[in-house]
Amino acid sequence: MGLTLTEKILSRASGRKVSPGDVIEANVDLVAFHDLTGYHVIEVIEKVGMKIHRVDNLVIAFDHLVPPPDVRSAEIQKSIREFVKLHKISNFHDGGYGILHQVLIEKYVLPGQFVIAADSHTTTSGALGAFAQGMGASDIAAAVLTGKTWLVVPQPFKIVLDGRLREWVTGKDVALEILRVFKADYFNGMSIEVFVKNGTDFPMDYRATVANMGIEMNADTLMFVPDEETKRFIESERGYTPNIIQPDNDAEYVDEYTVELDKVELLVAAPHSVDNVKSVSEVEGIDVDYVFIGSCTNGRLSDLEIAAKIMKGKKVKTRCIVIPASWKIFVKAMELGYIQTLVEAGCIVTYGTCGPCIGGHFGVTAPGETVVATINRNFIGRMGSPQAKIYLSGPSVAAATAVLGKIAEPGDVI
Ligand SMILES: CC(C)[C@H](C(=O)O)[C@@H](O)C(=O)O
Ligand code: SF4
Repeated sequence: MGLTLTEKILSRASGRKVSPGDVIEANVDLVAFHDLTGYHVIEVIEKVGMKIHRVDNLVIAFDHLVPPPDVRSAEIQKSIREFVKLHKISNFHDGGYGILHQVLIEKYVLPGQFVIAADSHTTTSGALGAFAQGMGASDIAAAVLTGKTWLVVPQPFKIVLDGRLREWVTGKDVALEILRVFKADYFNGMSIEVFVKNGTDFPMDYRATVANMGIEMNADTLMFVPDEETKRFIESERGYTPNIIQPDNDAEYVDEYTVELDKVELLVAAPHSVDNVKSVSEVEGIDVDYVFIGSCTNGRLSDLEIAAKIMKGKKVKTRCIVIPASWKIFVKAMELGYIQTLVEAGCIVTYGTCGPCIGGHFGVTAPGETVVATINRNFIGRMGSPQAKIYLSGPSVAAATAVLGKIAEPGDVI
């Protein structure tokens, strides 16, 4: 019997052949944290007092508290900077460089790696075919000190993406479609391996969105089987061609499901849960106060391109904040004129912060407000007030909504 991608990666990382259900100890290829959880990671490291196992596979990026909204946040960042200096950590990205998950896929992660980070959306790196799992701060501290962690090998589930998406429908709609069908807790204890039938029909930006939302499906990880698109992305971002690893043809999965891409509609997750999925036509016309386009879910170049296409020559009727997920994306979007279009349409544009996604700062919601956001979570209080209502959508619905002031489809605007 052949091996799944999950089994291949975890067998290599643990140095023995593993099977689903095994409790294993494995060597991590990359370990990462950000400012908010980093504070706790460092606290544990300092308490234990051991030396860092390897600085070259440790990545730190500031994103949650960027720019620091209060003295406590500034202090947290200051203490992490001192830690970085003390341990001579070179893979450190201070505020403004990008959201950790975006930085990881732009610069560090490779297909087949075992990656852990102190943030639940670490699954984003599964876009490149890495087994990437979020863990708590103490587990991450232990991995920083020993180079190892432990985990239960998840049950592998196969999802096939077949066909081609309709106009304006993107990776976010595919993630929501999977949540519509399976609901938010189905994949508990599983790893999802996604096979794209025709790789070019499902580009890396879309893969990153779906992998990002793997944790919202409650999967341990969600990986796209590496293919030509994976190679293309790494070549264009980093200038070299990676080796890719794929599951065997006769690998066994607990189950399998095919998403017919041409049947996927424009979807939203209505308040207050990610699996309360509705087609946009069911909620069209609801008045909206505020639109947020950004985050590690949908702050990529293709998201900004779609928003700019829809907003070109128009003015937004809602408040609208746009946050590209990294400096690199911001610069590309500037060169391509997207930032100018969005600013002229009346959006506030900044970069490199989680900001409103977690209701921390930079655009929190007031009681009674209705929000459309391209983020991954809409539970009560996520973006500020517990009395706000959050609809999750892809970039085209968010942009059309900002222009019309009510939930809309791109076709209503263009
Ligand atoms: C703050 C952090 C622990 C959290 C996570 O792990 O996901 C955050 O990034 C989020 O999106 O809710
Ligand atoms: S952008 Fe949002 S989902 Fe992503 S890491 Fe930041 S807070 Fe979490």
